[in-house]
Amino acid sequence: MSSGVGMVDNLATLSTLDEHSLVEELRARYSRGIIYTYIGDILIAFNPYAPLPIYDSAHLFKYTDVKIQSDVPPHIFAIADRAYQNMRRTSTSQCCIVSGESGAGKTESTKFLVQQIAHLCNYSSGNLQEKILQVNPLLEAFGNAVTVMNNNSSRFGKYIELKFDPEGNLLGVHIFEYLLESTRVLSHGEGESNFHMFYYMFAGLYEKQLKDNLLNSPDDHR
Ligand SMILES: Nc1ncnc2c1ncn2[C@@H]1O[C@H](COP(=O)(O)OP(=O)(O)OP(=O)(O)O)[C@@H](O)[C@H]1O
Repeated sequence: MSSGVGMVDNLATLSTLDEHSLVEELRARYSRGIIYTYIGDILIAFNPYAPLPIYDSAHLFKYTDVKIQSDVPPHIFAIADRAYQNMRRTSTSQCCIVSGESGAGKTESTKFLVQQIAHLCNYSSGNLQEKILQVNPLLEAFGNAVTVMNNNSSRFGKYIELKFDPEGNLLGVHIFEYLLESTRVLSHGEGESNFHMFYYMFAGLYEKQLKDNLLNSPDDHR
């Protein structure tokens, strides 16, 4: 195993496990452009706030049916692969919890998880996977808004249930939403906005439709 600050893929293997060494290790990795690190079975993901070339099809294949996790660098695709393999091997449901503060990257991480799971069962489920990924913009239109923390902040909790047959083929998906911040329709803080859908109406409706619905411009409405 490599030594030196920023070279440790799993923080649980550090000899000193105090706050200072954990933070220094993560800082060194981040400054080298490495956003993923394990701590035991948990994946820590830093938000790079920039597109990274680590989500292309080469990476989807690299994290497919991985036998020894430590052979490949930490990655969100590895979490999907491990969950899928565990489900196939043990025939039991798996659950991935994505948590973090607003703007930490939970929504993006979840999309990558679903993308990799869709890839793992690619040959049998046709365009269902596409539908799962394509439903996101629709959900985000009605449930996401600009906040001071994040210009695409999810204002609701999401529980995504993917269902598989015994052969590991994707059968369908249930998306449960809860705790939608519906008060945002009436008011929001300074520097924040209504749900994206509100602005899409102004951008997408014909002039007559806008007029018939008494819609002038977003600024004219509380
Ligand atoms: N892995 C990533 N690669 C590139 N950009 C990312 C990544 N993760 C997050 N981002 C960027 O950060 C922004 C905020 O991330 P995201 O919406 O996923 O945060 P969140 O934790 O879901 O926030 P909220 O709780 O407010 O909904 C994204 O719109 C995207 O621009």
